[in-house]
Amino acid sequence: MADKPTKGLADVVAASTALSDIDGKAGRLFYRGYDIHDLAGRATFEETAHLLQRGKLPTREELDAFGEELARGRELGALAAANIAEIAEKQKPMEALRSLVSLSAADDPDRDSIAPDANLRKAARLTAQQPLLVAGYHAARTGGTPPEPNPELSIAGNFLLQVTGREPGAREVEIFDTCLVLHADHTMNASTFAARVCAATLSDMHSAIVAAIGTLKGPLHGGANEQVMKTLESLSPDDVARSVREKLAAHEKIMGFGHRVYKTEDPRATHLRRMSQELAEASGDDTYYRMSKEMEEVVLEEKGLYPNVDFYAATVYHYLGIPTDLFTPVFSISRMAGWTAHVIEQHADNRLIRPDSEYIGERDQKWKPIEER
Ligand SMILES: CC(=O)SCCNC(=O)CCNC(=O)[C@H](O)C(C)(C)COP(=O)(O)OP(=O)(O)OC[C@H]1O[C@@H](n2cnc3c(N)ncnc32)[C@H](O)[C@@H]1OP(=O)(O)O
Ligand SMILES: O=C([O-])CC(=O)C(=O)O
Repeated sequence: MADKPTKGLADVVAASTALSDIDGKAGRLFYRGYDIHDLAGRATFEETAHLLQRGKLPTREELDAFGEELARGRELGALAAANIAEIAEKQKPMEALRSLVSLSAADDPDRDSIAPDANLRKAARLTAQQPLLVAGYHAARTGGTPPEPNPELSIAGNFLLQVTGREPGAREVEIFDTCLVLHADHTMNASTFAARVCAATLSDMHSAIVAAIGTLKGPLHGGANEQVMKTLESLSPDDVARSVREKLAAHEKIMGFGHRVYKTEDPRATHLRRMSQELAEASGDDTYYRMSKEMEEVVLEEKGLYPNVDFYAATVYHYLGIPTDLFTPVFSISRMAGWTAHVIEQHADNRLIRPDSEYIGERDQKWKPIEER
């Protein structure tokens, strides 16, 4: 008979990875040994994707070559392009991305291979395509096409350009780029685990990413950032503390708080809080930032819970002019770097992921023909 399961697999070590590492007690996060505090605001998202997918921070030459590869990958596959308008009409953003990534596989020249070189090329193409899919979806639902990407701009800059329709300021690009870096990887989080389970059957990278997108979508994971903004919008600025206490007393979860691994401040939240404050002050209306600070104080006091990565990301994206229902799609743009790196890692040293279960159903049931049931 199997042992008792650990609910939610808490504290179960499900894989070995050289990609990221967390010290939940100290509130530290590392990508391939680099402290997130050293990367945030210094490494670009492109450098971070190279670090995760290709194993090292790139030299200038390697970064230029990687940038060219990303630029070549920045196009929608024919099947995705042909269907994006109808998908935008019928599906919500994360559902649409799940469909569009699946359709993109049809036009990927490496779709039938999981060989290491094919996986590297697909990882770069998926990373380049994801912002285009989100911006293309957003434009399609408003009846247009996004502005042409500017070859001088980074992934972060082009995404802001394509979604807001205006040339972003240099500091806005820096801040958004830092957001992408902060969200790029996070050990065995639910969506990454889903991707690895899929990849471990020797299925292909696009299938694993579709599994990851479906998993990120839920409000207990990536979907929380959209819910944070909706909570802020639903509260009266003068009544935050009372409303939050009331929700907690009613055993409601406050989105953007709590974490399976961090038992102290999430190091990513430190950067996001700072950037939220900066953008709030620059906008001339810091209401949502002040409300967030008040929520943070109340939830810590009442429940001992800290904000997670989704909490201040919400106001940062809001101040950057990103529509609220694109917050979780933005998370997917960033996490694509990590998901694809995990698929590469899983395929490189694979064993089927197939845990056991504890049977809790009926036993010794006697068969009855349908007329007698
Ligand atoms: C990118 C990311 O995925 S970050 C996480 C994003 N998700 C959210 O922000 C959703 C809100 N947070 C949560 O639901 C949880 O804290 C999770 C899912 C992140 C972690 O879940 P778990 O480790 O399974 O903790 P679990 O949900 O069992 O919570 C433990 C206790 O803390 C409480 N709790 C946890 N988070 C919250 C919260 N945000 N608000 C209120 N209470 C909470 C639970 O109600 C539970 O209380 P109980 O023991 O009295 O029943
Ligand atoms: O690690 C987790 O469980 C969730 C998380 O913070 C992330 O995916 O970034």
